[in-house]
Amino acid sequence: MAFAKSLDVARNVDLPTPEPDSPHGPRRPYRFSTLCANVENPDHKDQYGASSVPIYQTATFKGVGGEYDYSRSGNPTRTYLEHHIAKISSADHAFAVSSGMAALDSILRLLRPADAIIAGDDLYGGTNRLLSYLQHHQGITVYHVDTTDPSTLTPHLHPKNNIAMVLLESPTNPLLKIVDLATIAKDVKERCPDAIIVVDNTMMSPALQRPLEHGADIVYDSATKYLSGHHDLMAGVITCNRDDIAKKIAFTINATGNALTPFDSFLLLRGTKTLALRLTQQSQTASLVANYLHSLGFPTLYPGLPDHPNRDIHERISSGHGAVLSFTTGDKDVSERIVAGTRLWAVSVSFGCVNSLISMPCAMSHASIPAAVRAARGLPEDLIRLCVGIEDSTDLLDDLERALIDAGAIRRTPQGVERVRTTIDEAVAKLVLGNQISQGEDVELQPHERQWVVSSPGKVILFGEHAVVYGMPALAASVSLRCYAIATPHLSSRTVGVHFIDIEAGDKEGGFGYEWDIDNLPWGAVPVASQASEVPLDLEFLEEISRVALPEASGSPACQASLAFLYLYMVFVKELESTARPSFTLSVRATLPVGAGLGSSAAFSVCTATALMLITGRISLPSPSNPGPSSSRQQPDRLPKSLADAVNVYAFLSEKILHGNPSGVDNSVAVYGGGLLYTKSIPSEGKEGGIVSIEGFTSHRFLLTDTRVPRNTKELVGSVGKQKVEEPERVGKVLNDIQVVVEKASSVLSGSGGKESLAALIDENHRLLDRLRVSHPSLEAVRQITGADPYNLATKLTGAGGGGCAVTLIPDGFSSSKLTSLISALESEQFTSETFRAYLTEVGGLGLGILSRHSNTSGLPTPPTHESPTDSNTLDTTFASTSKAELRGWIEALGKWAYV
Ligand SMILES: Nc1ncnc2c1ncn2[C@@H]1O[C@H](COP(=O)(O)OP(=O)(O)O)[C@@H](O)[C@H]1O
Ligand SMILES: C[C@@](O)(CCOP(=O)(O)O)CC(=O)O
Repeated sequence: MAFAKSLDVARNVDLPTPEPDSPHGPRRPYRFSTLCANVENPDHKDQYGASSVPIYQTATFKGVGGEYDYSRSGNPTRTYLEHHIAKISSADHAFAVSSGMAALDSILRLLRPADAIIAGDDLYGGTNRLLSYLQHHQGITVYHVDTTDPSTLTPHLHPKNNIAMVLLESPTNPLLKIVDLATIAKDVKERCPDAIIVVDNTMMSPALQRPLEHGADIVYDSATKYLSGHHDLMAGVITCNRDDIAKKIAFTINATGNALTPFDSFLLLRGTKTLALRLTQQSQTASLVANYLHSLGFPTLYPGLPDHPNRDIHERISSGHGAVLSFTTGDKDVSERIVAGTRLWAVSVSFGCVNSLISMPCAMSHASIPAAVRAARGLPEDLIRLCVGIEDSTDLLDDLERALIDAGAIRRTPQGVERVRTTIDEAVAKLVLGNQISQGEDVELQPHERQWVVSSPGKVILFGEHAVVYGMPALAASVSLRCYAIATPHLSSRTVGVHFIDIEAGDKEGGFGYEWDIDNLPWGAVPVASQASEVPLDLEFLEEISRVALPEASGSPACQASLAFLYLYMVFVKELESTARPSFTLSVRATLPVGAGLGSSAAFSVCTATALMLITGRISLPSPSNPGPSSSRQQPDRLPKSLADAVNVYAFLSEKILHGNPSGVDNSVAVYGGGLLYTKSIPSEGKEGGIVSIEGFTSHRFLLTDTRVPRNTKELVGSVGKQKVEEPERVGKVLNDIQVVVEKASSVLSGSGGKESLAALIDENHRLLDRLRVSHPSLEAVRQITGADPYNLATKLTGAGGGGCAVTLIPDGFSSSKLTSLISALESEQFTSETFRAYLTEVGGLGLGILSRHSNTSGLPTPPTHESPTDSNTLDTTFASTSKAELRGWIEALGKWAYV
């Protein structure tokens, strides 16, 4: 009756000491291998005392109200297994399901729409695929970060981000990167206490790592691997200590019907009995193999090697180094020959089996990813993964050595064997242990595989807004406030997305993010390409995008900007094969106030058009200038006029989407920078336009006051158009008078005579705009404050009016103390819940800019190292989290910029 006796006392966590205690002192708790070998369950007795748990191969159970009724909901063989898994995992609850992915699926069903999840950037491909699905179909946001650095999670751990789950894996596969599960769990619990920490423990199994002991809330394993150990079944297990979570998971498993079958439960239970034995042997041999390869000089990734990155962390959270290792040879052909040359090591996917396996991730599991992208992700082409089994270690080493010799990777010498060093330096450069490939200078990336960083200035119209729409000249200059964008390629998904960080979606803070399946966009409606210097806007196509891609389009700023983005993207890539259409996310930020009359839409349009044209290869950077003597190194590289002209055509098209009937002055300033006299061409009226550069602006100081009163350029331009139709004479006269003001100001500023004072012209221009009914009480308030004693300054609205910004000329000699007091007077005024905000801006600065050399490399930034669409790499994450005040400094310091 020993069996029944131990049943009485067995607990979930440990197989307890049999009673009574030995008279010589209490027994110590059983060790792991003992726990594995003994399958007990206090709550279930076998009627015949069977030593091996029977397979209850039945779908139904007779009777009503019994413990079991239907095997989907519960089956005795599975109950035994679950109890056993809980015991060896130090868990209160365990569940067995049909595969590792089924386990993750059951866990992810804890999420609700609008929740967010943080995951690693080097996850198992199947995990990525499922997360990507949730992102596109269930409204879940996924942030991918480099989990090997716990600080990369911090910017996301903010209550406003709705972080509901953090998904970790350590070591990663096949690069064996170590993640500090304990530190991350602690950080997450401090900052987002409700977030659930989930760990995929497949690489280690409970034999070597029990993450519930390090702060994880849920752990899952693909039991197909070490837990079963024989590659004869598929299964997944989930363990946790929290009753609330266990209840929900039990519900999901029953509701979805993915519980493990009785027969597979039996096989898995049988496999787990030898788990400790197998892993001990497998890890020992893995260590021998890793040391053998390492000693020959092959760059080798194995947490047990002394120089493995974060080895100390791994040793803190686990009790062994595992049985998977990877190494490179420096030559893909050599690696292929090695893999083909082994006999004992079978070429196969998966791991954890009693038999040893060998594979080349780049030729097998990751073959679908372009070579250059794989390299940039730190997956060297010549990487070989070894999954060590239980065979005799001498046989395994012998087989490997023979394959290495036959492949030409090593040769025999009188002393033994030595590595054939062909391209060792290259190999070392390619593989940075545990990290990414060194910034990939030898990797020729295609434009759509690169990360592009661009920027463009806002503008201030000094004279001539609104009139410029009807073919009169306007005087405008760039301002130092800018829009910035980063286009980050997706490595394996078929989506394109936007992340507008500084504009809000409805009342949801934290920006607007959206992704579209490339294949679901309305490709049939894309208009035929236009070669004209001004591309017409196809309203039907615009409507079709809106209908298909933004069905809930509210006309919000974010929806409008998304429309402009998609319109340009589709026009640019329509001609490409559908699989060649680039997949990426465009993240946008602005130090410019949006919708305040300083041309944020134009700066956005220029950034978007430039990024898209770079990605699609429509424009390219000129070859970098030679560093040359140190003085010339300080100068930014210049972008050619042909590039600027090409961008301006499509920036204007985007402006038409955002703006309705733009004159083109805003996007021209945002492209060319400086100060200019701009005239729109109106072919139907035979009016030829043009852009003349004016330097005079730069010597003046201007104060911009944002009244924070929201307004809409499209509506304001439309309202002037309406007045012009209804009252052609009155409006025609005002527009002509504006033209006269502009001409006078132009001759003053270009130094070609003109006696008028700029201040008087500013006042005059404002009065004329007021007659077009585009002023606003908030703008009149700015005029009143700036025009009163002791300031006596001239101010006019700038841009479309109706709120937004006013511009004040600050004459030479205006004291800084007066300026300070003026700014504080303005900033204590308010029309909305927000007070006015004043910016003393430099005008006439640089136009469109493209980051041409990253400071870490001689080339452009490399693409991210992750697979998923909205995943951000470090650059993207910092871009999103840097404060507005620091954004300009941070982004300009990224490397060398080229400007128009
Ligand atoms: N940083 C940005 N991110 C996304 N969209 C932007 C950004 N800046 C401007 N936009 C787009 O431009 C519109 C503002 O255009 P508009 O009303 O003309 O204002 P502005 O006078 O600043 O150009 C926004 O509603 C949005 O659609
Ligand atoms: C009113 C107008 O002259 C300028 C509009 O500038 P903003 O969108 O308000 O920055 C219209 C235009 O030129 O397109």
